[in-house]
Amino acid sequence: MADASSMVLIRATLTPTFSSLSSSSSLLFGTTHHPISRGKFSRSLITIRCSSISTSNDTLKAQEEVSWGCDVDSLENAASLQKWLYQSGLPEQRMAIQKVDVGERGLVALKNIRKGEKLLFVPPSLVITADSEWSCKEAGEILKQYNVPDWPLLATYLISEASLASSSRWKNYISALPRQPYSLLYWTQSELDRYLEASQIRQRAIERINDVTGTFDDLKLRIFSRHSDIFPEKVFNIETFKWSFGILFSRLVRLPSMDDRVALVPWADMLNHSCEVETFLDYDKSSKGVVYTTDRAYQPGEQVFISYGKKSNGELLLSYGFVPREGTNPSDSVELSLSLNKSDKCFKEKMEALAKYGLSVSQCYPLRVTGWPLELMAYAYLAVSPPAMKNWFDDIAAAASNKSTCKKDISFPELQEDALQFILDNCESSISKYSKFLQASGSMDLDVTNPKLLNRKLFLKQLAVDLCTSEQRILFRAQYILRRRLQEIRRGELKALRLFDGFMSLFK
Ligand SMILES: C[S@@+](CC[C@H](N)C(=O)[O-])C[C@H]1O[C@@H](n2cnc3c(N)ncnc32)[C@H](O)[C@@H]1O
Repeated sequence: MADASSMVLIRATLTPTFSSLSSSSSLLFGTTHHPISRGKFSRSLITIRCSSISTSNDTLKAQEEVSWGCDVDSLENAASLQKWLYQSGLPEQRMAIQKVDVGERGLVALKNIRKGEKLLFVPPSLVITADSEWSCKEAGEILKQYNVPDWPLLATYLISEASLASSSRWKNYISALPRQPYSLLYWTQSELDRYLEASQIRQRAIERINDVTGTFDDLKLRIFSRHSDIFPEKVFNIETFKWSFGILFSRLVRLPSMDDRVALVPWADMLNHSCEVETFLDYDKSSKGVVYTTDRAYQPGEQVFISYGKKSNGELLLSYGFVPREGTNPSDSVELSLSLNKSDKCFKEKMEALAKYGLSVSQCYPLRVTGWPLELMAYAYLAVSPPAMKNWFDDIAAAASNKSTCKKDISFPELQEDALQFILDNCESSISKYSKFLQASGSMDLDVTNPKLLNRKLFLKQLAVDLCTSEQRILFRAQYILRRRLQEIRRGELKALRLFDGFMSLFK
């Protein structure tokens, strides 16, 4: 799926970094949080003044059936979606929506599917993009006047269409969407603090919630409050925006052959993710439809998978609300936080050098099962470099930044031991945070008696335990490699020292 930046149920990545309406600081630095409980998330029926929509009794009645999605495993709504898609031009499929073991509902092969076969062929008329026609034309025109970027525009579009129920041509699609997408957007601040304390994903989730809240606040201030007849607060509010952004984060895709446009592709968005496949969606100019080409064969009855991009378990949890089975994600990584020592004699100079390249005193770098980036090593060199190396601070800080023009493979053999020890110390302090959480998780939540609340807590806790176990596993591996490397360096130094002593004794 599409990252907020390249939310790509598809090519690459679903890492939302949607562009906001303005550069307002609220988008990045908002501090308020909005506790959202599952129970609270109900929407009332509203009639929007919209002259392009008939408001006959029939329509009003239909609005009473307004559907903001369904239970995540509802097959009934999925069947209506499938029927409507066929009636609207989706060609005969080799897959059907069914209950599945991985992902609750998914697409299952009806016939043998070969490796390299093209599937889906969703026509552009069934794809939602920023250019899709609005059922409430006035709403669409107003957003266009304000040049609202794609992500907030699509979020508003979904809410507008959902609120118009049967009057929207997307009714069947919207009815089959999850009423509450699995997403960290629905975790309260206290749940994030309690379950994700050890993981940097907690901070990413807070930033994302603040981005969504800030974007909604901007839209409200600049547009909705000025056109409240078209965008009534009962419909266009932070709760409905959490829903629509949750849908976008988990379903929006970027289509490389459609000028990289972001799109919701009904039907295709019923495909679940597997870390073992690499295929993604794209627009196929020859068949004029959204397709994807399988990279393995499927037997009838097998679930067909797609790749949501090479994402870590934390990123998958953040956008899609699931954590793959332990050890199955070759793209998994954990963010390691490194900081300059405040008592460093050159703290100020180092901080200034980092700031020049857009870095701060504390930086996070990804540790992968396969190793760590050169930038992390450069940051470690900077953290341990002595005052005598002042003239190098700038170059080292540049190498620690992600600017591709900067030289990365700097090496200071005389600092290597200290730099590796610095990374090891940080790994070990992170490992102990995970151990603390994982040990405590066994007895957590046993005091909750409300069954619904207990279910929710157990579910979130299990996700957090799965995430923390996989992140800690990568840290353990890094710890092992670092310890061995340090032993080798120290043994080598000892050997050199012994050789030197032996050499000196020749002269005695
Ligand atoms: C694009 S939708 C896929 C269709 C979805 N299963 C449905 O019924 O609407 C993405 C959502 O599917 C679920 N999902 C996808 N891949 C999964 C996986 N490997 N394991 C668990 N859940 C998965 C997650 O809830 C995710 O947010």
